Amino acid sequence: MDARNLPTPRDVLSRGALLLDFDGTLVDIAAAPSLITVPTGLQTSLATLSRRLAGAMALVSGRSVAEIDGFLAPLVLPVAGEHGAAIRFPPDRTIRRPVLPMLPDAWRRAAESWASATPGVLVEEKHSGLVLHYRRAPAAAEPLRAALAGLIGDSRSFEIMEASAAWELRPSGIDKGQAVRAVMAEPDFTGRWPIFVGDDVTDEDGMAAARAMGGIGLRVQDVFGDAAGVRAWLASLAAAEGK
Ligand SMILES: O=P(O)(O)OC[C@H]1O[C@H](O[C@H]2O[C@H](CO)[C@@H](O)[C@H](O)[C@H]2O)[C@H](O)[C@@H](O)[C@@H]1O
Repeated sequence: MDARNLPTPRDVLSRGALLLDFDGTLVDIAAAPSLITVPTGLQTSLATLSRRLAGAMALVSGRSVAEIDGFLAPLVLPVAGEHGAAIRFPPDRTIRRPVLPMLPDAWRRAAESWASATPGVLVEEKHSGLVLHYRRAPAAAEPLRAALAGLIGDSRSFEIMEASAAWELRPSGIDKGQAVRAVMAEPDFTGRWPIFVGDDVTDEDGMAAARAMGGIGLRVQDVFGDAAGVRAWLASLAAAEGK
């Protein structure tokens, strides 16, 4: 799919459900997770669209629900965080979590020690996993992947997920495909047409799930060019006349 055959605003607004990735899709990629900036106008577009879609818009992110809330405050939207390992639908504040294996402390300590021994490598802790970021140390990519593979050995409880200049250690079976299916089962979303927008390899499962449900998966680079292009599309949908 490319920009020429995007759904019309009327189609999106009358029967769509927007499922939006965050990093690289709504905000530009930065050198480190804490360095992103939320562009002026993004919250306004999202708030308008959420209202026009009668609540059928969710963020589907690798980040935690709390982080997404922090970046979008005061807006509070449905969020499937940590690739769907944590899901929250306002006005309910409860974050739903499936029962998942906890990452062994020894693995966390090993990742911390690799990060402190390798300039430019960052470790990001998650509730049931962690991420090793190598955007500022690209030569560390393969050694880190091999070290993680050695750590998990033949464990079937965890797997290594390739992310954007990062390796993520996550519980097996947690991906954006199951996140999309969980979101689409909620009352505000059921019966609507899933439109997943994402930029990263971790978003491929979300796009595939949306397509399997009769919807569409839009890859940012192919359809919009970059996150600024996505934001312009969302702003145009928010401002579109009619339903
Ligand atoms: O699913 P997303 O909303 O796209 O989140 C994916 C990961 O995003 C963050 O890492 C990525 O973005 C950083 C900021 O631009 C960048 O520095 C890093 O290299 C990227 O991997 C976040 O830190 C992760 O937890 C998310 O899983």
